[in-house]
Amino acid sequence: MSEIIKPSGKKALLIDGKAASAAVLARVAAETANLAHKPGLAVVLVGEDPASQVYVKSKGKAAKECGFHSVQHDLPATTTQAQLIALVESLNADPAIHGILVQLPLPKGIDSSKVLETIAPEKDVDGFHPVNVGLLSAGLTERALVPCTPAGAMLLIQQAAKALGRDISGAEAVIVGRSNIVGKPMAQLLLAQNATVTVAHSRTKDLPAVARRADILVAAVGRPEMIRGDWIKPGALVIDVGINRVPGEGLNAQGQPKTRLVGDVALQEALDVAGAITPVPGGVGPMTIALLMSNTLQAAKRAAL
Ligand SMILES: Nc1nc(=O)c2c([nH]1)NC[C@@H]1CN(c3ccc(C(=O)N[C@@H](CCC(=O)O)C(=O)O)cc3)C=[N+]21
Repeated sequence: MSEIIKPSGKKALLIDGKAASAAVLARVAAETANLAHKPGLAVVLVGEDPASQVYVKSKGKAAKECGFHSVQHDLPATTTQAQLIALVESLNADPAIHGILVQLPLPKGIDSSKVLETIAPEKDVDGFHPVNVGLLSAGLTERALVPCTPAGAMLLIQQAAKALGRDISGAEAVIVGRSNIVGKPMAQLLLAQNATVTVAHSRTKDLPAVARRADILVAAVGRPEMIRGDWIKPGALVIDVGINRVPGEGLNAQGQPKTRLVGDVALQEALDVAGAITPVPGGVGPMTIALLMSNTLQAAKRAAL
């Protein structure tokens, strides 16, 4: 599995999330080929956010590559909460659908938590339903569906720790960010592997000093390059969950200013200090999509029992 760990030309090793994601997708496709009934994934997109359209397209592509039954529902930005809930209820009742993902963010005026709570917990492949949140925090991961981004980040941590000859058990893990989507479930997953877990956030006093304690540092704040090289303990395993689009140099083919993706970690500085780090792009992002397929397969297998 250590073909996912690559030299960077600097001190740190690079963790190749694209290679790790390809391995997960290959396993999901191989298992799917042996099933009597195809796993079915429904992705619901409300409105026309261009970034969301890109993500939803790559989810549909991955689902087809895994041999899934894949459907996409595109609803106008004017969709009401009641209409969206009615669609979710029809997908809950559809036996060909095992996974339902409602792409976030939803347009203003729609209460996301109301919508997410309508999804049948056993079809909640995002792992955002309170039942799945509860199962994860109770350590009942055999029955839970675990949120895709932290689950993918955890796989990268396990594979990188193994390649570096490090133990997760007993390690100091610091997560910067306390969102329901990444920070909190990431804390549960690291705790389940016996790490000593700190969840730091915008009100944390002396954040750089807290980050510097970390053997495993997970950045999930959504602020471009906030975490500098001198926030990182030498040799630390650094997982960058941030995906921030910032202005780049020059113009694209359409004459628009170019943009580029950066993480929450200043990568070039981190490469001189860390033991291993996930790049952006090509790190945690591709794992999110792979774990969505893995969750859908799991939901389909449980439905067939
Ligand atoms: N209900 C819901 N579930 C989600 O899982 C969800 C969501 N809503 N809303 C938006 C975020 C974002 N997200 C990403 C998935 C893949 C990449 C990904 O593959 N990124 C590539 C680059 C992609 C690019 O070039 O833009 C990379 O990091 O290498 C990024 C972000 C899932 N999300």
